[in-house]
Amino acid sequence: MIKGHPLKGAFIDFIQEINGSTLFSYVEKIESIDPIRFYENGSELYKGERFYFKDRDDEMTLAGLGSVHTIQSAQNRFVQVESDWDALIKRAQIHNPYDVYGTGPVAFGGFSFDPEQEKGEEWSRFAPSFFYVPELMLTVYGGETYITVNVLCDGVDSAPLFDRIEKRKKRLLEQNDQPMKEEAVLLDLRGGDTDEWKKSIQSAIQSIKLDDELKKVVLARKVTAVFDKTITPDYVLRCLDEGQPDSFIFSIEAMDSCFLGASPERLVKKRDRTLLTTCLAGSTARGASEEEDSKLAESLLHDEKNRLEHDYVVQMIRSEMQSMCADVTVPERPIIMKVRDIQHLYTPVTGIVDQHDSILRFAERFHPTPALGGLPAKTAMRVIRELEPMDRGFYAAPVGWMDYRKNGEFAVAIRSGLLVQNEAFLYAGCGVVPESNPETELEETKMKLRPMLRAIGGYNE
Ligand SMILES: C=C(O[C@H]1C=CC=C(C(=O)O)[C@@H]1O)C(=O)O
Ligand SMILES: [Mg+2]
Repeated sequence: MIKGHPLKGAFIDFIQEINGSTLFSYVEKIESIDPIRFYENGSELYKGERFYFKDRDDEMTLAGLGSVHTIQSAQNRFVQVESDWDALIKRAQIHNPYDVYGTGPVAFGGFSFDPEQEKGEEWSRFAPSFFYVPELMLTVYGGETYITVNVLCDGVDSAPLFDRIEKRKKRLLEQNDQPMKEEAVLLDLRGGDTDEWKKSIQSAIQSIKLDDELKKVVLARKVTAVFDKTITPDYVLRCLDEGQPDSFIFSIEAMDSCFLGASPERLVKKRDRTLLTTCLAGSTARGASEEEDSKLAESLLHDEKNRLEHDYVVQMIRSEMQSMCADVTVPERPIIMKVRDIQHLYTPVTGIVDQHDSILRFAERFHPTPALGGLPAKTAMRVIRELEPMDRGFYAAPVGWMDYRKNGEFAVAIRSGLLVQNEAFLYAGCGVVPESNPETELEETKMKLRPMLRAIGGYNE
């Protein structure tokens, strides 16, 4: 006699029949719970296996705990990830009575910026492509909350798994207060050698001037923060979430490391036949008053250097979109996107695609856009490898999720940082064109570092 959960019978039948490890997944609508609270509740049980993703329109939030399946690959990574994910989904049994975006089995993860770059020690936990399928995932969409439970079973012995996970689920959904942990204290900020960095901007300008084909290169720098003890991601994530309401908020843990950030930039979103992407490049400061803010926005819209920086992105995105989609819409002129610390030139782009095409196919074609790599991408990547003395890791690369219906969303992981034990590595870059001025570009990276600096306690404003 099978008692308890209504799906337990289906589960028992399922494990009798399977051959090899297979996914059993089900979705339930639940009472609302703060997704960050859910993330925090998993801090002991699922440490090093958690993720969080909130889109910039505040349409949906995902919080994932645990990992029942990992996908990693170095060669031909987008295609490999897709075929691994397809193979898992093809054999899976999925009970999802809700037709809601972002519910059901999801693989969450991302790609490194440049798999050919020599790996930095700090990125050792992150493979060039790194995805996992959570055991439990909360989805908040349209004011409703759902939980997806994923059980990976390999036969009859898996029977107790179901009850075990159900028990954990109940515990993790309780809204009890987490005991406050003593936060790590920031001891030192090492800004990288900014003179060296300005010289590399000058070198990039030279390379562009000497090469007829090369139009733009994006160069980044790294700031290292040192703390008195291991820094926990929970607090940093909460600060980002509360402090940057108009950005994508993401976090992905890998053992003792956590990569997180507050990015204004969407790489790609696919929902059935609709594809959305973004051209985001060209920047200016926020004003102290509303009047000053509008003046800055107005001059950004008419600034030749920034318009050029932006237009290279539009050119590339337009041509990729036109080769892959129908009904491509690219506005003629950029508009302004304002986030807390900076404003940008912004051109949203849409198109219609085949529903059965994977989001990864589009992510692969767009990455790296000239907002993060340069134009043309190949030459720009070579210049970045020559001039940047660091591994970008997942910075400036796609991070996000894909579901079992080929939908999903990837942000470009900028305004981001990597937490490893008692250190944090923060990244910021900027688009270099011949009209760039190294001093101005340095100031621009300072604005771009603020969201992460503030969240780790290194900037008070
Ligand atoms: C490379 C970054 O930003 C890109 C996105 C928006 C504006 C940019 C710019 O104006 O240079 C950059 O292309 C970063 O934040 O590290
Ligand atoms: Mg710029």
